[in-house]
Amino acid sequence: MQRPPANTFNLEYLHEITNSLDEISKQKLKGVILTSAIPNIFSAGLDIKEFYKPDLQRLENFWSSVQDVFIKLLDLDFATAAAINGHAPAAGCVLSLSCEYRAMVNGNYKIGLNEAALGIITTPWIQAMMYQVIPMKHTETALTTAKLFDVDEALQIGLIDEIASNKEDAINRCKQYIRKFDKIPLHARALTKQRMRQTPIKILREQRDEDIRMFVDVVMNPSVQDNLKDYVEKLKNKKKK
Ligand SMILES: CCCCCCCCCC/C=C/CC(=O)SCCNC(=O)CCNC(=O)[C@H](O)C(C)(C)COP(=O)(O)OP(=O)(O)OC[C@H]1O[C@@H](n2cnc3c(N)ncnc32)[C@H](O)[C@@H]1OP(=O)(O)O
Repeated sequence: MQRPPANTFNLEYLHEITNSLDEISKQKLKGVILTSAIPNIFSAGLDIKEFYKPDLQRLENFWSSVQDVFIKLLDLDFATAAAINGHAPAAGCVLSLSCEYRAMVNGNYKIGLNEAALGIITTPWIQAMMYQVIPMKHTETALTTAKLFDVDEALQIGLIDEIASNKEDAINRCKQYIRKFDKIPLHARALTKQRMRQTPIKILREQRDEDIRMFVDVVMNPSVQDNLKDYVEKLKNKKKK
């Protein structure tokens, strides 16, 4: 990913990712490794500008595109791994959770689902993504407290699989993970993966329109917009301090 300054996902970038996923899914690949070309930031999540004082039609398209990317990513036949070379809050974390394996570079980085801090709630399919990786009890506490884990905590809780010393090491560990499937028939691997991951996909496929309505309702709530205003200000003012 290379969308400076923070690899945030806006509508256009989501379309680009969808096109790339369509393209790679036609190829006979062994696996895909997601990483960032931006030092210290894997992805800062969804672009807050998309849901602060949004245009309603664009907001609906935006969330529908988030859903598309997510479904496509989870549906990929081949192995997916994330070399997390920096912060991975919110959608950055969801992106890594949609992979089968996560290696995170050691450093002063945070990963987790902090949506509640913005006044946004995590939708059921995102919650399911998290509790398929870490235990339900930890998921509940992490989501309700908007907890961002440091690298050691993330390993301890199972949110990441390994700690890497740098980006190259993280990518190598991802490659080693992908090589594990060299002798496994592709269709058996793919079907097993899809069945293991059917809960979040099923929830989303059955509730796509309702999910969009819920996201739009939450985002357009005046108190959520107030929260977002403060959050955007805080991000802007960080540099001035
Ligand atoms: C393809 C993905 C699809 C998969 C499915 C996803 C489904 C996900 C749904 C779940 C819902 C998620 C909701 C969200 O994602 S809301 C966004 C939440 N993100 C955050 O709260 C992170 C906010 N950012 C930070 O905390 C920090 O930026 C950082 C990541 C810790 C990095 O800190 P650092 O000091 O290195 O950098 P800066 O803070 O100075 O940031 C650099 C510039 O980037 C701008 N920025 C950062 N984050 C965002 C953002 N989320 N949206 C818009 N802009 C952002 C920041 O303002 C700086 O801009 P500037 O240089 O112009 O000042």
